Amino acid sequence: MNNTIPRISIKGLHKRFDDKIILDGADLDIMPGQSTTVIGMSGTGKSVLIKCILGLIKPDAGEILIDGENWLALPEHEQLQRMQRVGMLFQGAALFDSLSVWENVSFALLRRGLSQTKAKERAIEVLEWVGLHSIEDKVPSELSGGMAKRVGLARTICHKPDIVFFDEPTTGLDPIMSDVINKLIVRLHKDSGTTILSITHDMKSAAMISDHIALLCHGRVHRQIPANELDSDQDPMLRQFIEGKAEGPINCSIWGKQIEEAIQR
Ligand SMILES: Nc1ncnc2c1ncn2[C@@H]1O[C@H](COP(=O)(O)OP(=O)(O)OP(=O)(O)O)[C@@H](O)[C@H]1O
Repeated sequence: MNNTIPRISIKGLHKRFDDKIILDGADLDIMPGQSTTVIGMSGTGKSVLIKCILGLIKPDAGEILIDGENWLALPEHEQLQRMQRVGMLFQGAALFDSLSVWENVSFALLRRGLSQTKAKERAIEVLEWVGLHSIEDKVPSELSGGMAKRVGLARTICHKPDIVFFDEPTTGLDPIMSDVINKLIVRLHKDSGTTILSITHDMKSAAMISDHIALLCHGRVHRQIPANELDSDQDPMLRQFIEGKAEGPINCSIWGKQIEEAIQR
């Protein structure tokens, strides 16, 4: 594979819902083996961005290239084949209640026709990787939030994807469990060189799991920097977001009103 071609390249992505512009020409390149986290205010379109890449939302304009290839322009069976390279951990883990833990974890492998015995063996192996032992025959309702998140992570990586998306991987978890999840993501990245695109508000998590940070603001990637420059970068929008200030160049509106104006009333 040519390492000068981005693994994921987003060019001029536009998406609006009715008259609400969400993405307004977003560009983002992620090189093979990079772990990039997209940060940005609530409602700026971080999830929409990931859903566009996954083909769950159709952008109005723009291109999404994976290794230089526009997957979404391929015939459906080729798209499905390419998607086998991808893993996705949704915010709420999104486990199937009616399936056992191991069936959830090896869902993609079972769908590809792997035998039940081999799929269960692989599920147990990955569950152990995330620190969960002897829970393969349980059902999701028997799991705590932290366990469910780790089962979700096991499912995300069970089929050995080389591109993984994390949507708010630590949301709803206590600080210790957040640290466990962050460390597992770091281990995944280091051990397997997986290309990772995460979205989060959790700056501690972003600094820990990524080597690059991209700030999505006003429909575009306003700034993309190495994660180790987060503290020193002086971009006013980035500083405002990191320091969590309502006042500043980021146009923070609540129901169409500027936050400052809304607070003063
Ligand atoms: N299918 C949809 N139909 C209409 N509007 C949508 C749809 N999906 C997302 N939106 C709108 O797009 C905007 C961006 O949503 P998105 O979920 O991407 O934000 P986000 O940056 O991920 O926010 P958060 O950090 O709170 O999860 C929101 O205003 C949302 O209501």
